[in-house]
Amino acid sequence: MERNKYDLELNVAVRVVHLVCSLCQKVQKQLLSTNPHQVKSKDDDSPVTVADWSVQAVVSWILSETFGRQSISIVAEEDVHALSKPESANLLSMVVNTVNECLREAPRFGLKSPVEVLGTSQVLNAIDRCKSVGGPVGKHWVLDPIDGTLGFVRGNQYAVALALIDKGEVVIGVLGCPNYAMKKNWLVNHGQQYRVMPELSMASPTWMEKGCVLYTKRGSCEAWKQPLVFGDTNLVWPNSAKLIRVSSVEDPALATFCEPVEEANSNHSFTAGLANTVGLSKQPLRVHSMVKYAAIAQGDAEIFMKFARAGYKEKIWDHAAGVLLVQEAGGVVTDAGGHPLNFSRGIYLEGLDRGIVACSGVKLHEKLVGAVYASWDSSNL
Ligand SMILES: Nc1ncnc2c1ncn2[C@@H]1O[C@H](COP(=O)(O)O)[C@@H](OP(=O)(O)O)[C@H]1O
Ligand SMILES: [Mg+2]
Repeated sequence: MERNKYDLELNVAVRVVHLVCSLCQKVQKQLLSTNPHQVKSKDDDSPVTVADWSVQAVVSWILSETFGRQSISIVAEEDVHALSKPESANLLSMVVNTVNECLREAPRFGLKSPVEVLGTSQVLNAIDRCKSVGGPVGKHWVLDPIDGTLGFVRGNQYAVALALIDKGEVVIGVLGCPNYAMKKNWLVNHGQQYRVMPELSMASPTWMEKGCVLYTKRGSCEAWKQPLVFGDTNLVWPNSAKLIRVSSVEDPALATFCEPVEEANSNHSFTAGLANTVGLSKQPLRVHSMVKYAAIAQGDAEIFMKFARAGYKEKIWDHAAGVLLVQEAGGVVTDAGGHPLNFSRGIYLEGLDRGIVACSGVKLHEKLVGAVYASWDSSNL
């Protein structure tokens, strides 16, 4: 790959993820302290909040202004259906306010603000513009505005995930993790304590600092981490960027394995069986969202496994950014049959064999994929 290819796209993507992480932090704080009405249910009963739509609108607006509204293709999780209903008028006006408040801050992040405040229809258009279905041809931005919405509404872990797919391959991955503790002891702190963290971190003692953006470019063999910027500070590149790398732990007894919090999203008893077979002795670390990929990419955990129920189709926005980050930081990600994930076939990871296995190194990965072969037939999946 040419050395500077995708540099502009990566630079804008990192900046916009920083910008919307600050939006998310504000909304999460409000949500926890006051306003349960900001949470809606989608048709599949999963929650969606003012932040999901606002992040999508902001990212869509910035990318469209930077790369051209006519030519850009964005695949993203949210649509305007629920937001456009008459009973959602209050929510819609909150989204419009949140978007404008956030875009006013864009220059602090080196991005352009709109000349005039965006009206309701412009905000709805920005959200609605993200209806691309991806595929093997051309470039597609892939956005999960809030991955792990359940974690977000519970005051816990969530992520903003932005990736660029070019000719079916993920070429850029950016993950904003606003509640990721910057010190290695995040594993101890990952639970409900986040509910009180926003208040306590105002004083910002270093052991409590949290929030980062991870980013990488395909083929660079490098992944980077920047801290979130706080208060009225400007984002000044390279913003204390540090190289991150996967863990070198190869002994299963010392490895930490992550999986979804929700049993509905991944079969915990099947992964417990695999863990037992390969000799993982620590308790699984159950964390919401793509923060699991972030933990592996920066060496805080070694394994992520997800085995959804039969018939569930994984979506590209739930994996694209995280998979590239783990790979470029030195790790291995495949489906449970050991095949690479295919991001070229539309919004779903079509052809995915059973589940996803992400590891910090080849040896752990081989053991786990081998264990899936050995135990699949006796499982009920
Ligand atoms: N039945 C199911 N099985 C597997 N994954 C599911 C699921 N229902 C929803 N998901 C996906 O799992 C994501 C959360 O991941 P995790 O469980 O690892 O925290 C959700 O992302 P959103 O929160 O963006 O909707 C959603 O895309
Ligand atoms: Mg998601």
